[in-house]
Amino acid sequence: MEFLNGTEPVHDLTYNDVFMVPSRSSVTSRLDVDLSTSDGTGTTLPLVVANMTAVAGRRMAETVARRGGIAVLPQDIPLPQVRATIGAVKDSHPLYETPITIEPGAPVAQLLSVMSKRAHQAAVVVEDGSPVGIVLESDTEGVDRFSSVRDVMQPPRVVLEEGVEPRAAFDLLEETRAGMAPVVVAGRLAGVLTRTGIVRSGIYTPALDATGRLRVGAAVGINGDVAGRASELLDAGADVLVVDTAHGHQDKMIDVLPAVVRARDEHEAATGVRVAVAAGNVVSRTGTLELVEAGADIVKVGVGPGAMCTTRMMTGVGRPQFSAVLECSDAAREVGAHVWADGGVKYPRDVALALAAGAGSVMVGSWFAGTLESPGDLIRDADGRLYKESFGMASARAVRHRTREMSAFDRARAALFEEGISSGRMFVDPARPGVEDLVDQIVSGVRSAFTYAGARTIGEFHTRAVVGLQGAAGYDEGRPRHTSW
Ligand SMILES: NC(=O)C1=CN([C@@H]2O[C@H](COP(=O)(O)OP(=O)(O)OC[C@H]3O[C@@H](n4cnc5c(N)ncnc54)[C@H](OP(=O)(O)O)[C@@H]3O)[C@@H](O)[C@H]2O)C=CC1
Ligand SMILES: Nc1nc2c(ncn2[C@@H]2O[C@H](COP(=O)(O)O)[C@@H](O)[C@H]2O)c(=O)[nH]1
Ligand SMILES: [K+]
Repeated sequence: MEFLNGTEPVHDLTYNDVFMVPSRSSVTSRLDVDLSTSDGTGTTLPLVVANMTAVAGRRMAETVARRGGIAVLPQDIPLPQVRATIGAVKDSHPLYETPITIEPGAPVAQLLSVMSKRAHQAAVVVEDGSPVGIVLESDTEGVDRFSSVRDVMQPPRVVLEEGVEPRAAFDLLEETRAGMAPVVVAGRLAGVLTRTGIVRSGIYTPALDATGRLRVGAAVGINGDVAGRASELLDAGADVLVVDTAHGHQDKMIDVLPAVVRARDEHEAATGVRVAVAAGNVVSRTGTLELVEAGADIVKVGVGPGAMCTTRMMTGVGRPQFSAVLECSDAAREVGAHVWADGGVKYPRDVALALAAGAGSVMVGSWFAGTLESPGDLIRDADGRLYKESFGMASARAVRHRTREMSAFDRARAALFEEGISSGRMFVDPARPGVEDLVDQIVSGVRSAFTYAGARTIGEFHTRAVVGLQGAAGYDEGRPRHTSW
């Protein structure tokens, strides 16, 4: 990346402080851009879902991996639950969406409680493993909640066989005006396909492990038996390990990281599978180099930009994220490592700018909390807008949860240090309720940014991006105006 006309910034920069100028391009189509990463995570999109309890659960992990990204399960989740979640992600179909299923005899009330969990917002009625009906959200309107699903379901208009040619499946759905179709293997339900899902499967490549199953990562903190938990996570099938703490450039991190790397190496020796280790968070060149020296393959960068994060207001500590990513990526590149730009991403442009600054991937938290696939419940506010709650991993709420096994005294002491908000509202965009809708938006923005820079790959984008500096008026000029002024 170079600054426009050789400008030297005199202060550190946020994403809003910068813009990119187009360069002559030989990339003639946005579809010629390849967004695969080279950080060892096996992702085909540079998107990582942040290890936050309100964001990264089973549905999020599976849905994002199917399109080429990866989610990191939070460190606060008990191991048996992490195992179950990784297992569920690995068991889900790499191509077909996981349906909401219900038995014909179940009450409609039960169906309504799960209907909003998936973006296709329809359920497959299953009897003895086979799809016998479909219920759309509209079928349940005005229906007695105690009536049974059997009374509201319709027979599936189309049932597809596994391996069906995508274009043929699309045409069948189009002809029959079916919103979605169950896909079966020997008559048993394997997943569902929607028209949008079919189009997506032609554009995206799932992030798959060596055995063809969807990838998912898991995080570990720096306290307790860190190497032990890391081994358990590897054993459970985690495809990337994230050693995560607020202040990543501290002795405890430098002490535990080599033990995690040893656990990873032992796992590699036993299985032949090498799992990348990410560690953070830092925002300086030295922090980056020292984490890489301690064994990190990937350094997670960002202190204070997160939407749920109050660190900068509480402590004055942090660093504007564009500059942090730029400096840390330069340092990481010198030693053959990679950076994840973590936090503060609110628009597709921020992802593009993080990649321009040199990030290998970009971590997104709160923005994805406001989707149907995040773990929280859908809530309606007084104006009828749907939202989900998000909260910071250093908020009182998360600390209470993380310290649940400590003594009352230690819990009270831990509760003093609060650096995150406990109840953010992330509104679900009615036009883009699913995380895949946001991924579509991000990826189309990023592909377009690459062609403006004349880059076909993330590596080329790092080299070719030309970045200029702007003030608040420059940023404001770029915003759309939805009403007259
Ligand atoms: N990217 C960011 O800006 C931030 C991210 N977070 C996220 O919150 C989650 C919880 O992280 P964390 O609070 O580190 O909790 P952890 O449970 O991981 O523990 C942090 C450890 O580091 C010690 N420590 C020393 N200095 C600090 C410091 N300034 N802030 C926090 N801990 C410190 C703590 O000791 P002691 O408690 O005795 O001080 C404790 O042993 C993580 O997911 C993290 O990524 C949190 C804050 C900032
Ligand atoms: N200072 C804090 N930072 C936090 C907290 N919880 C999460 N985080 C960081 O934010 C990113 C995600 O950023 P977002 O803007 O996409 O939401 C996450 O990966 C953490 O690094 C917190 O409580 N305090
Ligand atoms: K913030």
